[in-house]
Amino acid sequence: MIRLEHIDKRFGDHHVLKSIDLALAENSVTALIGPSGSGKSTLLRCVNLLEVPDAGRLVLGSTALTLVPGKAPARESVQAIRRKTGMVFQNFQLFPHLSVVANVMEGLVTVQRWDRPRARKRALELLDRVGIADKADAWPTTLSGGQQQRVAIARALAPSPQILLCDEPTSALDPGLAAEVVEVLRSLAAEGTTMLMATHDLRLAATIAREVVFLSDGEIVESGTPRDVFTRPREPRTASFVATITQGLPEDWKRPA
Ligand SMILES: Nc1ncnc2c1ncn2[C@@H]1O[C@H](COP(=O)(O)OP(=O)(O)OP(=O)(O)O)[C@@H](O)[C@H]1O
Repeated sequence: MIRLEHIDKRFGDHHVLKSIDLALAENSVTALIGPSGSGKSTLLRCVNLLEVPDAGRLVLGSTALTLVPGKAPARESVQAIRRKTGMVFQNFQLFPHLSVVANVMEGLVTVQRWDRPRARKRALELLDRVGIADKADAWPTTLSGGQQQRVAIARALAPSPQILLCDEPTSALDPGLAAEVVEVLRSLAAEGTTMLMATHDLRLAATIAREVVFLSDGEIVESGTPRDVFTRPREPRTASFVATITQGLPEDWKRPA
């Protein structure tokens, strides 16, 4: 069970997340959509505590953490939450001084204290899983963006997280390379990987998400299946947002003009 309860976050006077409540279906994908600046990245970063919410409660399986205003969470609680999450960033964020396989092994060796042969075996399995085992000993900078993002996905999955957080995983890629990454994410979704994904790519959301959550100005305006949110939005704010970005949706999903 993964739940966010009353998650609140301000940056100075800017109230970026306003009491967000979200229950994530396990073994399925939830896509966060919304205008630029609506708080999607901040919400993802609150789940793994890259940003510490000012208040609210996070529940990731057996680990629950209540955030108390003005009080930093205990280090052990932060580590417990982080161990249950993996994150994929828009710009891959691979370690440039490490080979591809060493990037995937890094967390297993330094955080989980696995011995190197065991970590390498796991890393090679994951590189194979994302279709890039032949690049194991290459340097990240010699890879295409799509290949780098696949390495980043393998790295995020290495510690077997309960949830994969994806922050605009395809938006730095041109369409051909984005399609490679979509395919990997689609097959992970089909295998039951639980994901929370911020994306401007409605086609990606429509392809792999079971639920779409529309965020506007730090609030959840509405949520539902991709088809419902994209073709039958209930709220005017959702309707006007969706109308601006229907490109990429299946033809029969587009709202009549
Ligand atoms: N570390 C920070 N310090 C101050 N303000 C921040 C910080 N991080 C985000 N913000 C602000 O919080 C708001 C929400 O940002 P966020 O990146 O979460 O939005 P988003 O919906 O992901 O946007 P985009 O679609 O453009 O990525 C924005 O106004 C942003 O400028």
